[in-house]
Amino acid sequence: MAAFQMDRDWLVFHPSPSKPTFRAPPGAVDAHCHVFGPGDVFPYAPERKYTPCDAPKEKLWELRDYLGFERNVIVQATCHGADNRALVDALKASNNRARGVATVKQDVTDAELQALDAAGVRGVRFNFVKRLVDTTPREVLHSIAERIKPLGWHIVIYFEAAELHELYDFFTSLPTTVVVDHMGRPDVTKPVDGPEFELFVRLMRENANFWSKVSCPERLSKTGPDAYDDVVPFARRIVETFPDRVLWGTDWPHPNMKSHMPDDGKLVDFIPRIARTAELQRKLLVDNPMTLYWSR
Ligand SMILES: O=C(O)/C=C(\CC(=O)C(=O)O)C(=O)O
Repeated sequence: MAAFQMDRDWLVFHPSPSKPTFRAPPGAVDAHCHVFGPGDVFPYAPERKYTPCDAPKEKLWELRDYLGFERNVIVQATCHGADNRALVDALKASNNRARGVATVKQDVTDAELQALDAAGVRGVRFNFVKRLVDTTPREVLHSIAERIKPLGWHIVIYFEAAELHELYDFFTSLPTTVVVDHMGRPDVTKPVDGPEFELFVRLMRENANFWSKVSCPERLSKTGPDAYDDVVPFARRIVETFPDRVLWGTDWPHPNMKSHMPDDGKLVDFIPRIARTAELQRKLLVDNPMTLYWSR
């Protein structure tokens, strides 16, 4: 019997995604995905808010190849807490084709940070989504930021759009490159030029150290599955306004999706709708992630 029982309402990743029509440029990077477990090798964290299905590295490599991508950036998910063993295992097995974003606690040692760096970690994630994590005091986050800065790492932040007002000054005080997950999770029923999304655009415009992932239409859309038309204007605006500071990822294996499980092939076919020229596509999928993750 498996060591962990996935949540009753857990949706397992798509068993047979469609082949995308869009062909990603050579060297394309899926810059936001996760590995989960397997739980009997890499146990899920006691403090986790959900128990997923196992989503091991071998499945991720299979998907990468099937979708026509060459590299992955694996982001530590909250179900593994600050235990980065599954992430490190995947990075080491990737043949230099994966980089990582870890979660660390304040008591992480310099030797542990060095080991993560050697494995291919290039950033830490600060998660502010209340259903996923308990709050970490800002002074703790600041001290982690100062510790990782000398390594040349960046900080990935994950939050809900409604929280941005409150978090804005803290975010802009961070001393490294900062990457925002999923465009700050806009409410796409609101106007793309309304006050809520304008605040996010302002964050990007006034702070050249901020980058955005234009990922997760399946999470943001109210009209999905598959077409995700309502997300297009938001992602397109960010890609066209900040072409050198955007990243794209599948978000496989799509943790906590409740409405439906996306077809990863359809997610790839979303790319040319938000990045409409070959140049924008190359920046989004190759140049930008290579700069951030593979410069050494
Ligand atoms: O995969 C994502 O980006 C989104 C998640 C999960 C997550 O971030 C985590 O568990 O750390 C979500 O919205 O539930």
